[in-house]
Amino acid sequence: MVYDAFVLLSFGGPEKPDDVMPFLRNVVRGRGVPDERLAEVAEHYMHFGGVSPINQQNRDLLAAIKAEFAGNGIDLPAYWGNRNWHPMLEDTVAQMRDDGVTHALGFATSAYGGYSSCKQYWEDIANARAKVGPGAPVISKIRQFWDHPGFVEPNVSAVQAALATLDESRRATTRLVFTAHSIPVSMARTAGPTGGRYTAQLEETARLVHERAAADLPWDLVWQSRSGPPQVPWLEPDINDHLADLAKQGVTDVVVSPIGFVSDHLEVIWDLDNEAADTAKELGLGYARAATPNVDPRFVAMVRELVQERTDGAPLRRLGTLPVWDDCPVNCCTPPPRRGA
Ligand SMILES: CC1=C(CCC(=O)O)c2cc3nc(cc4[nH]c(cc5[nH]c(cc1n2)c(C)c5CCC(=O)O)c(CCC(=O)O)c4C)C(CCC(=O)O)=C3C
Ligand SMILES: [Fe+2]
Repeated sequence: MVYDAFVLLSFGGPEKPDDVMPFLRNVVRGRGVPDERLAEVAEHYMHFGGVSPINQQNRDLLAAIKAEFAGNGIDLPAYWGNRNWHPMLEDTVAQMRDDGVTHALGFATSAYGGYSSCKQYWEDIANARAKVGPGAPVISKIRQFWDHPGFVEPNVSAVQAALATLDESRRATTRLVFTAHSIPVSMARTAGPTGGRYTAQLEETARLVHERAAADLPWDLVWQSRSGPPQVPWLEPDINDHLADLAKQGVTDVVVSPIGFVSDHLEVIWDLDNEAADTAKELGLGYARAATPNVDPRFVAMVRELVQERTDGAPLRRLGTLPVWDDCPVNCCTPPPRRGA
C-alpha cells in the first residue's frame, strides 16, 4: 500500500472562553444532553481561562512527529484534524484533497479499542470524507498501541519519577493506582471484535507498567471522569471512592498513573490534579500523579514505527499478548444509542 500523507486525529478542545459551550455541544451532539449539565462541565474549563491544553499538546506532538519523520527519511506531509473542535477533521480532509493527497495514514491519540477511543475515530473519518465529497482522500487508521514499548516505557519512567517524590519509608503502604476514562458498561461490553477489549487492554497496559516500574507494590485499575445520567451504569470504582477505600485499608500513599490518556489535558489536570488530589488530601493520603507520554521521544518514535509497520512491513513491536487488529470490523464497538437517531 502506498500512502502519501499522515494525519493526527484527536479530540479537540476549546482555546478561549467563547469556545467552551459550542465545543461541549459538539462533544455530546445527538445525545440530548441539557445545557445545564454542560454548564457544570464548562466550569472545569473556566478554571483554566476557557482553554484546554489539548490543542497545544497536539501542535507540539505534530511538530515532534514531523521532525521524527524528517530525521528518518520519511517523506510524508503531516496534517492534524479533531473530532470536536478546530481544526475540525472535515476542514483538514478538504485541505488534504486540495493538496492532492489520495491515501493517508491516520494516528488517533488514544491507545485502546472501544467506541469513544477507536470506532468513533473511524466514524469521524467517514463523516469528514462524506462532507468533503468526491476526491476526499482515503484514510486508514493506525492500530491501537496499548502494549507498544513506546507507550509503556514513558509510563514506566513517569511512575518511577512520581514514586520518587513520595516518602520511601512508607513504601510498604504505598499503592499504585492506574486510571482511565470510565465508559458506560454497555460500551465496555461491546469494545473490540469480541467485546471487553477496552478493559482487557487497560489491564494489560497496567500489568506491563506495574511489572517494570514497581513490581513490589500492589496495584489497581480504576475509572475517572464519569458523565451521563446516574441510572446508566458506568465502569466502577471511581478513583475518588477508591482512594477512600484505600485509606480505610491502611494505605498511606498513592501513585496515580493515568494510562488512559496520552497527554496532560483537562481530564488529567482537572479530574486528577484537582479533584482526586483534593480527595487524597482530605483523606490524609500522600499523592503523586505520574505524567502522561506527551512528547516523550520514545512516544514520538512509536508513531514513526507504527507508520513504518504499514509502509515497510516493519515487524510489530509489542510487549503484550492480546490480539492486535488493524481495521475495524463492522460489528465492532457498537455505538451508544442516540436520541432522535
Ligand atoms: C474513553 C474516553 C476517552 C479516552 C480516549 C480518547 O482520548 O479519545 C475520552 C477522552 C476525552 N474526553 C474529553 C472530554 C469530554 N468527554 C466527555 C464525555 C465522554 N467521554 C467519554 C469517553 C472518553 N473520553 C464518554 C463515553 C463520554 C460520554 C459522552 C460521549 O460519549 O461523548 C465530555 C462531555 C461532558 C461530560 O458529560 O462530562 C467531555 C467534555 C477530552 C478532552 C479533554 C480536554 O478538553 O482537554 C478527552 C481527551
Ligand atoms: Fe471524554
